[in-house]
Amino acid sequence: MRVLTLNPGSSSLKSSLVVDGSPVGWAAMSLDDVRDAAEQALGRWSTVDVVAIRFVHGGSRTGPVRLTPGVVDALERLNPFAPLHQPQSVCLAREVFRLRPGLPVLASFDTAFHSHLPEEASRYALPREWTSQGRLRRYGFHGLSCRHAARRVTELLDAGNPEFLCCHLGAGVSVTAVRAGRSVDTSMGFTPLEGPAMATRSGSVDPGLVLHVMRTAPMSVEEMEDTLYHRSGLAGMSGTNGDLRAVLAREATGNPDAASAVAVYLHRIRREIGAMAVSLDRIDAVVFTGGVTEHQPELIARLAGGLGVLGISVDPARCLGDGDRLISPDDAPVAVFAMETGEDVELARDAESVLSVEHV
Ligand SMILES: Nc1ncnc2c1ncn2[C@@H]1O[C@H](COP(=O)(O)OP(=O)(O)O)[C@@H](O)[C@H]1O
Ligand SMILES: CC(=O)OP(=O)(O)O
Ligand SMILES: [Mg+2]
Repeated sequence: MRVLTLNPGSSSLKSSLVVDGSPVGWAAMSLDDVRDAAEQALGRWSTVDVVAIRFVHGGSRTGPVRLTPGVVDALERLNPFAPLHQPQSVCLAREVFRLRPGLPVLASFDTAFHSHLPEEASRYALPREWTSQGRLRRYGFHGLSCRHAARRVTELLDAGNPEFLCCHLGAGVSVTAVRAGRSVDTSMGFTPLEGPAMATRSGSVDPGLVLHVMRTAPMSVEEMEDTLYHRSGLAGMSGTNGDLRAVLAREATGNPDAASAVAVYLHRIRREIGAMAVSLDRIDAVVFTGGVTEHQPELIARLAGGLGVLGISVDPARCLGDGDRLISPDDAPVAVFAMETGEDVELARDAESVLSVEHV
């Protein structure tokens, strides 16, 4: 089966052609014009059996679905909960319907992988009346990436049910604790804003600070949303666009804001790794994945430099290799892997499984 995958991340649209489970072509495109990006992807790989789109938010959905205009309308209602991602996925789906009527279009959800989070990890300590309907809770994101890491770490360790930490470092950043192939805790929450600092997102901040600024600035909800999603994180701290290429280049010139931004970024990821570790009984492995892992592997060596207390260490030379690989020294207590982001492979797997059930 030939599956065209469309994965709108917060910094670019990744598009792949996956044939019978193997990616055979890949392109990253600007999301400045989502309709144009959809047209480019469909034009590049015109002979496909199905289009599979990543939606970060699926609400209470626990698995992939076939999209109809009605389902897309329902998913659009989740736009406010993932404003950097969900509107792009909705727009892509509508554009594929328009350009290729009759072509099956499927959606896979980041949130699905976390849909069995234990209550102590999914519940916020808020009034029961707020949380009792099960909507105001921690959902978790980057689920397709974690699911792929779970598959690969099981193959690479040749172990039944490894307990591991999945650190997804892209424009969005999250850390997830995985046991028995399931997410048992994760750093992103009700929205993909919670957790470590990201390219343009603040990550977690004391809600008391947000209340104070809204009261005293004063600031509208829209202005606060724009600040936390677009003008914070590495971008806000360093005065760049938040892309680590720009931040590291500025750090290398001795710029103190960029140096501080990288220090905060690394510290908050390490802190989250420490926090996630306690949700596991043991750490069989740590997986680093996402665009930063693929393109700035030297940063993984810097990050791991502060993780010795957890038995996590890497060999800087191994960090610089390619593909899915062990990057810890052979005698290290915890196996550390750098992996390619396999969201496209997971999208294609979901698409094949949904269509095969439909055709039974
Ligand atoms: N072609 C590239 N060359 C160097 N670095 C890149 C490249 N593409 C992505 N990156 C790095 O990956 C980060 C984005 O990660 P990615 O997983 O692509 O983000 P997202 O999916 O959230 O849009 C950027 O901050 C940048 O540091
Ligand atoms: C959920 C999320 O932040 O995704 P990405 O890293 O692709 O922007
Ligand atoms: Mg991404």
